Amino acid sequence: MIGVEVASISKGYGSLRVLEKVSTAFKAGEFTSLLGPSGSGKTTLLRIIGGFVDPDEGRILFGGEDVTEVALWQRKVGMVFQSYALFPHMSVFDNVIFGLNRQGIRGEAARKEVGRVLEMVHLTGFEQRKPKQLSGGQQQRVALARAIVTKPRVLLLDEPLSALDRRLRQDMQIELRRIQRESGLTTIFVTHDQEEALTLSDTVAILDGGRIVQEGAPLDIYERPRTRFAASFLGDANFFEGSVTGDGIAIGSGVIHTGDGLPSPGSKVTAAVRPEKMRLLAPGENPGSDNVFATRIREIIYAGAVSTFIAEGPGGGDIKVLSQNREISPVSPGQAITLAWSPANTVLLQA
Ligand SMILES: Nc1ncnc2c1ncn2[C@@H]1O[C@H](COP(=O)(O)OP(=O)(O)OP(=O)(O)O)[C@@H](O)[C@H]1O
Repeated sequence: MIGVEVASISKGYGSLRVLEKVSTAFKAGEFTSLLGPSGSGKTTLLRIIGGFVDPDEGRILFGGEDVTEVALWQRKVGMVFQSYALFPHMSVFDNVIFGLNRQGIRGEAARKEVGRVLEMVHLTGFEQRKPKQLSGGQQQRVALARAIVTKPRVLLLDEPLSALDRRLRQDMQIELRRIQRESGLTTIFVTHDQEEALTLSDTVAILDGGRIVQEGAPLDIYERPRTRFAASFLGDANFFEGSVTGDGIAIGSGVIHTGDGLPSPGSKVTAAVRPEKMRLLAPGENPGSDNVFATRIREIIYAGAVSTFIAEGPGGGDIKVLSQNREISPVSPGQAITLAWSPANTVLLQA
């Protein structure tokens, strides 16, 4: 079932094109992230869905109903911003009950609903505190409670965790996901943090230059990026450019293979390999049917649990290999090594 549909939405400011005929569907009850670099149009798309900004063209549908002309306050959206925008002079309880009262829900019914959502966000007992008597994470949970208490048709989150420090942010990611599952709300989350998008989402939509360039389940888009942009924006990637020869890709020093279907011989292609899919072959080790690439170590970046080996790439650039430090590797900078990786992890990109 579709919760929110975006149909051919375009938006510009003067000569600046911000969104170009964006069409997509957000499944009901799912958590979808809009992920993209700064200026890619994420917030603008979110604001258009919420009714805060009018599109130049295109339609917005909630559960099949066209809401493009429906005013902001009648669209029944819940919104949480990066800055919590709580009413500072009002208690937690009053902040949360505010939206219900505005909808004409008062008395015991309203108090019960506030109690229910405060329990959901684990803030029972904090009803009489003022926002400034709460931590950043607690304030953001009040903002969430305020957004969900009115049972909105869609929950819109604009980088709600970005003001929190790293540890609190990770805790809040888990909380946010739990609250979203419990509430069952169709949720659209704007972020430029790829790890956050992968961790939280049922679906990730990658935006670049006002277009959705790829969308899918986190595992699908991480493992099978379609373009160079998607491969390098979501995670890290090594690229091999070459031409198709027989059943492989000639990359100068050899031929590598991919699990994907190849175009006709002679075609120029680019393949991507994630750093953690590569390994350093031990001296004398047989790579079997894996791809191999002989090179030299440039640098080793030790980060405790993992190390990144930076090696010379085919075109003079870098190749990154991410390795778990099960044992401390004996290799050192300057050393000749051979990299190996599976053809199945060699993803052919679109031109
Ligand atoms: N009201 C406005 N008037 C003029 N330009 C705007 C307006 N709102 C947004 N823009 C421009 O539109 C482009 C897209 O902005 P938007 O906020 O949607 O990007 P974003 O992907 O959310 O980026 P960020 O991660 O930096 O918030 C930017 O270049 C921005 O400067």
